Amino acid sequence: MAPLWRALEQYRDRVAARPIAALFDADPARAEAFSVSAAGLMLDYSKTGVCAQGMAHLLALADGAGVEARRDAMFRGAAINETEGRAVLHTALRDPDGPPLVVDGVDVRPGIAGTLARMEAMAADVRAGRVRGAGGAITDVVNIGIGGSDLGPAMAVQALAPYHDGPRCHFVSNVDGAHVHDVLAGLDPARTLVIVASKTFTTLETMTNAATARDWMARAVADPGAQFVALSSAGDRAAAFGIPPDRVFGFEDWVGGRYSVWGPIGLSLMLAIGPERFRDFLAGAAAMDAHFRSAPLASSMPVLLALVGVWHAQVCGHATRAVIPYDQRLARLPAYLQQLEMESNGKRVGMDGRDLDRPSGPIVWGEPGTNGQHAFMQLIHQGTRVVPVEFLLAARGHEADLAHHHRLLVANCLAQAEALMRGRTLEAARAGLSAAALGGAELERQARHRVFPGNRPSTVLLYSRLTPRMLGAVLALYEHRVFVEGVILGINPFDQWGVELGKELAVSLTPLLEGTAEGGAHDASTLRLVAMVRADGVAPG
Ligand SMILES: O=P(O)(O)OC[C@H]1O[C@](O)(CO)[C@@H](O)[C@@H]1O
Repeated sequence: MAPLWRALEQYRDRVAARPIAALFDADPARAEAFSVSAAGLMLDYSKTGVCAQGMAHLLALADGAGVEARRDAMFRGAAINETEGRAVLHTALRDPDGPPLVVDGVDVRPGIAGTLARMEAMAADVRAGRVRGAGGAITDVVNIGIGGSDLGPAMAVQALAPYHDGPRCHFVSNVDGAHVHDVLAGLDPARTLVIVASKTFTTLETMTNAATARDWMARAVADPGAQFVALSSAGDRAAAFGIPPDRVFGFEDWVGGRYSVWGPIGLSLMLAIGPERFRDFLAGAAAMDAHFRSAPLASSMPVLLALVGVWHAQVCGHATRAVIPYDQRLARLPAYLQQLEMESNGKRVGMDGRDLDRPSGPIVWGEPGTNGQHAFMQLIHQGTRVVPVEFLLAARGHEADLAHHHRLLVANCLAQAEALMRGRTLEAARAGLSAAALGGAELERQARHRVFPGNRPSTVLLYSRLTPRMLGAVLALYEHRVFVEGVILGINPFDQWGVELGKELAVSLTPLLEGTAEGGAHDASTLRLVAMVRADGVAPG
């Protein structure tokens, strides 16, 4: 791989001074040539510095890293999560009727289809009022989970609000008691279903919140266990918590937490939108899977998105990537992608156990547009750092009577992408000021502040509108993009050892805060902060 990286870096140096806009002047067909369509999505990556020759280098990198072989190994159930010795088969969850898929000697398809059927029966019973609370039909569902057991369903439930026709869904993740308190405060325990979503059923936050929710329910209802459901790989622990086996929806260790919305962890979404639309959500993802499996690297949307990402993060050294959905209902998508991308590729050691010799995956952040325009876009347009932007945009909204809102939304998104690339020269800034009747020294003083350097890269992911199927395709696209980036970097995107140390230290600090232990192997700053917290925020001595 080293010679391929070197060739790419030399190429970068050769084209460093070339503005993106000049690529359009040189190639009238650039907008079409640097776009790709799949599964109802269209990705336009023409407003980036990537050109045909650069793409050839990037594709050589993907080829050299063995992306296709690794992809095929993932889909056939090989144990590509090597640090944990596991297969990676969340893709099988969205293809329940596919051909036999044997992992460790067992065909996993019947189990997937069976669990999906159980979820559908449960969702149908709750939605029809056949599964009831002590006080009547279920009006509210509370999903208690964190990380992958929260971000996926919480994001998707918000994204698909126009399709809700089931109970209201709420999400509790933070161990901060304020979260569970505020969510439960507005609910009737006798008509609430609590979903405890935890792959391991050991996660501190989830177990603490689940116990609190059970106490809350027990104060109002004779049999609180009857209004609890568990989504977990650890049926025994769910049973010990008091949730009967027929209310436990299991999944295997080949489904990673941040890839789990497609199975039982998606139950809250299924309750909100119904089993049929949940199947559409799976079908959208399956369509992207089929594209990823069959398209050549050079026309594969996940591969191209990944290569643009590699160009920005590892080749050009842009440390962050902004994801800006011009789609208010995707407000939680950046948070979802933060886990998906940063927990997957935020690693400094490669699969071979050696330190990476280039940056790991980038910092991902974002907020919906147009809100971002009145907050952080200033820095993206005129700051000293380059932040590649990924815009997401629906051609149509769901609010037919508010089409004028949507036109303004679209205009703003496209304007941002155009402004980032084109910028505004000093001459143009001067002309604008003189048209506003400014002149002389004052004009010169003001003009530089109005210059936009331009040449700032962005991509646009366009879809007709955010249906369950579209959302499925978008999420699968991002999953595969993360996978391809991981392969190219030589990272295992499917473990997350970096979350462990903090958890261990929190366990050892809790007795100090309770006053049941003193000292221990903690630094002086930490011990002083503990003492201050115990003294109610007042400095000791
Ligand atoms: O579903 P669980 O086991 O409660 O884990 C929740 C989350 O915790 C992590 O293990 C680490 O933060 C995530 O990967 C996972 O999604």
